[in-house]
Amino acid sequence: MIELENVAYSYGGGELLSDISLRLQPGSFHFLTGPSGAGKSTFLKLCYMELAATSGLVQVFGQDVAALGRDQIAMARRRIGVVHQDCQFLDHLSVLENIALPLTVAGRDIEAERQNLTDLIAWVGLSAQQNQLPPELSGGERQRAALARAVIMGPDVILADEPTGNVDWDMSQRLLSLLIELNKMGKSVLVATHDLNLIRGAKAQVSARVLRIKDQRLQLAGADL
Ligand SMILES: Nc1ncnc2c1ncn2[C@@H]1O[C@H](COP(=O)(O)OP(=O)(O)OP(=O)(O)O)[C@@H](O)[C@H]1O
Repeated sequence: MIELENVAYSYGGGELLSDISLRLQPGSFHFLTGPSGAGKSTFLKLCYMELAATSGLVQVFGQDVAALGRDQIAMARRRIGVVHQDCQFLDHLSVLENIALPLTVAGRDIEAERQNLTDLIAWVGLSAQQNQLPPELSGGERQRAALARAVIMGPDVILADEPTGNVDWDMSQRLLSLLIELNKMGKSVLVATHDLNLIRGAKAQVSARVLRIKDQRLQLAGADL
């Protein structure tokens, strides 16, 4: 689905990521960890085609990203749901309108999708908040809204950047169980997180590979996690 082969990335100085190879298979679950500044968000941006690799090959759904035009990248992105670290809502739109935004951007008729939208909002537990504005939500509610928006288009891959940042333990477990549910539906899930307790808890519930960025490289984390 997403494949990186000997990928390097630099923002202009030295290499931040070197010799990165990874294949995200359908139905896989990965955690990505590593110290602050190691390059986890950058790695997700390479997968989402927001950044182009400095060298190496990035293939998304079998296509070499370097050869794709803007429209082709936009099409491929519809199959990838992203939960951004800072959620990135439009604060003047309601929670429901924010969650529906990818449908609007894709030119889909919201009324025809109303039932799906209602079901999805109930699934993330935000039925009571759907007409509120994003600044009125708690941290956990924002993260759940961001997850709903990430999956509204029915993506094959979900990339989540610190989806449990700034929420308490119970809420992080709730978000995790939503991600596990999506994975059980066959979606490939990649979660970047500092939260080692989240990873430890998840390993009892889902077969997940834990990756770590260390010294610019991607490695499988050891059993110490
Ligand atoms: N647009 C940019 N231009 C230049 N440097 C950048 C840019 N974005 C990120 N960086 C730098 O790249 C490094 C990796 O950033 P990145 O956000 O990928 O790390 P991270 O592992 O996700 O960190 P955190 O866990 O703190 O979110 C950092 O040193 C950061 O300052």
